[in-house]
Amino acid sequence: MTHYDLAIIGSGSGNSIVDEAFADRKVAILEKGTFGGTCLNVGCIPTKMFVYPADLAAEVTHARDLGVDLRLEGVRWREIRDRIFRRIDPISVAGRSYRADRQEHVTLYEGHARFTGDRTIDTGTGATITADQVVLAAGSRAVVPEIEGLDTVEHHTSDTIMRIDDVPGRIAIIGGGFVAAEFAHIFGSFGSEVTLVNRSEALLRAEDADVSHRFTELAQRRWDVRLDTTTEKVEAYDGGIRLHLRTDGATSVLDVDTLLVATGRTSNADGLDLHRTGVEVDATGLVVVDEHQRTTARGIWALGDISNRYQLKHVSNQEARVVRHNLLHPDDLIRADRDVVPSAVFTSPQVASVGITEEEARERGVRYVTARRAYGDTAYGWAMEDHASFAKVLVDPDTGLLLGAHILGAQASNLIQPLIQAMSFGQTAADVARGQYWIHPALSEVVENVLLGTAEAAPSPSTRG
Ligand SMILES: Cc1cc2nc3c(=O)[nH]c(=O)nc-3n(C[C@H](O)[C@H](O)[C@H](O)COP(=O)(O)OP(=O)(O)OC[C@H]3O[C@@H](n4cnc5c(N)ncnc54)[C@H](O)[C@@H]3O)c2cc1C
Ligand SMILES: NC(=O)c1ccc[n+]([C@@H]2O[C@H](COP(=O)([O-])OP(=O)(O)OC[C@H]3O[C@@H](n4cnc5c(N)ncnc54)[C@H](O)[C@@H]3O)[C@@H](O)[C@H]2O)c1
Repeated sequence: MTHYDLAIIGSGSGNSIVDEAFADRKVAILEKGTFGGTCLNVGCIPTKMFVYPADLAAEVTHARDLGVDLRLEGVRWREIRDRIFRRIDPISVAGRSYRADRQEHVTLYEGHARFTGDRTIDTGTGATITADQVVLAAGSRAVVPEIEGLDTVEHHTSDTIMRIDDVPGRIAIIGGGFVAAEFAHIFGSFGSEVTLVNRSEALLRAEDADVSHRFTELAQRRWDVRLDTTTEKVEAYDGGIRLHLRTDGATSVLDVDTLLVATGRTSNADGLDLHRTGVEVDATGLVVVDEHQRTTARGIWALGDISNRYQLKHVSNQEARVVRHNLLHPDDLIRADRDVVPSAVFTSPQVASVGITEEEARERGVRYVTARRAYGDTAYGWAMEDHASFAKVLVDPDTGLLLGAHILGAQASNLIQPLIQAMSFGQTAADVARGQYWIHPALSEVVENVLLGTAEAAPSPSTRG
C-alpha cells in the first residue's frame, strides 16, 4: 500500500492546492471524471462562453427599439460549440498531463475514490493508498428528480446540454434557478422556443423578492414561463418529448425536442464512504468543516461544493487557498471568510447580489433602511432606454454599513463590485457614495444614486426610491 504525504480527492479547485511549495511532498490526486472539474469543463467557463454570443444575439431586439435595425442572420451553433470546447478541452488535457506525466512527486489515480479506513482510500484503480493529510474536494453533481418516464427519454443536465449538435427548436427547462436562467437566455437568444417549468411562483427565488419578481416578469416576456407547475410524467412522443404538467390542479401537455433538467446540485460526499474515516456529514449532505476547513476527522480537510452551500467557484477557490495555507502552516491556521459572499447569474438581464435580502432582514429582525434606483434614472441608463433594471441596497441605520446589495440589469456582475468591496472592508454607504468620484455619465452612477438614496430613507419598514 503506497503512503502519501497528501491525497486530494477531486481535480477541480483541489488541483490548485499543489504548487511549488509542495515540491518536497509526495502527493496523490484522485479523479474519477474529466480532469479539471466542473467549472472548467461543464460549468462557469463554457456557460459564459455561450452566454457572451447569446448576449450579442439578444441585442438585435433591443437595438431595434433604439433605431438601429440589425438582423440576426444565423447562429452557427456547431461552430460556437466547437470553438468553445476546442479551447477548453486542451486545458483539461494539459492539466492532466502536467500532473500525470511531468511531476515526479505527484501521482494521478483515475478512478472513483472511496475510504476503506482511517485516511485509507481505495482509489478505484486497483490500488489502495494511505495519506497523512487528505483533502476532500469532490464537488457536487446535478440532481435529477424522480419524474415518471424520465429514464425512458433523452434528457440533459448542464453536464451534457452544451455538447448537443443543434440549437433545439423547442426546449423545456425544468427548474428556475441559476442554471435554468442562464440556459434559457442562451437557447432563447439563439432561436429556440424556450419553456421554463418552474415549481414555485417565481424564478430565481433565492434572490431579493424585488429582483426575483422583476426577473420573472421580464422572463415571461421572452419565454413561455409556467409557474407553480410540476412535471408529472414525461414520455417519448412524435420524435420528441411530451411533458405532462400540472398547474394549480389543471393538467396540460407540452411537446418539445429537448429537455434540460436544472433542479439543483448535491454534494458528492455520499460517494466517498466517509463513515469509514470519521468524517461527519450534515443533514443536507455537506461535509462538516470548521472555519479552517478542517473536517471532524484528524488530518482530513474539505473545500468547495462538497462542504459549502454556496456552490460558487470563487468560494471554492478561496477555500482552496485556505486549505493550501493551512497544510503548509499547521501552526498558523487561517480562516475561510464567509461573511460577504457575492454571486451573479449570467442571464438576461444579469442579476448580482451580496449580503442579505430584504426578506432575510425582516425575518431576522435586523433594522435597515433600503433604497432602490432605476437604471433609467441615470444618464447612461436613460441613453439605453432601460425601463426595467434597478439597484437596491439595504443599510444599517445605526452604523451606515451596507447589509446587502441587489442589482438586476446590464453589467450587474461588474456594477456590484464596489458594494462588495464596501461590505468587505467596512466602508459606510455615505463614504462610498461621497468619498470618491463616480465617472459621469457612466452606468455606475446607479450605484452612487442608490447609496445616496439610503440617506433619505426612513428605517425599516422599507422606503422605496
Ligand atoms: C452549469 C454551471 C455553471 C456554473 N457557473 C458558475 C459561475 O458562473 N460562477 C461561479 O462562481 N460558479 C459557477 N458554477 C459553480 C462552480 O462550477 C462550482 O461551484 C465549482 O466548480 C465547484 O468546485 P469544486 O472544486 O468544489 O468541485 P468540482 O470542480 O466539481 O471538482 C470535483 C471533482 O471531483 C471529482 N470526484 C467526485 N467524486 C469523486 C470520487 N469519489 N473519486 C474521485 N473523484 C471524484 C469530480 O469528477 C470532479 O472532477 C457553475 C456550475 C454549473 C454546473
Ligand atoms: N452564475 C453562477 O454563479 C452559476 C451558474 C450556474 C450554476 N451555479 C451553481 O450551480 C448550482 C446549481 O444550479 P441550479 O440552477 O441547478 O440550482 P438552483 O438551486 O439555483 O435552482 C434549482 C431550481 O430547481 C427547482 N427544483 C428543485 N427541485 C425540483 C424538483 N424536484 N422539481 C422541479 N423543480 C425543482 C428549484 O425550485 C429551483 O428553481 C447553483 O446553486 C449555483 O450556485 C452558479
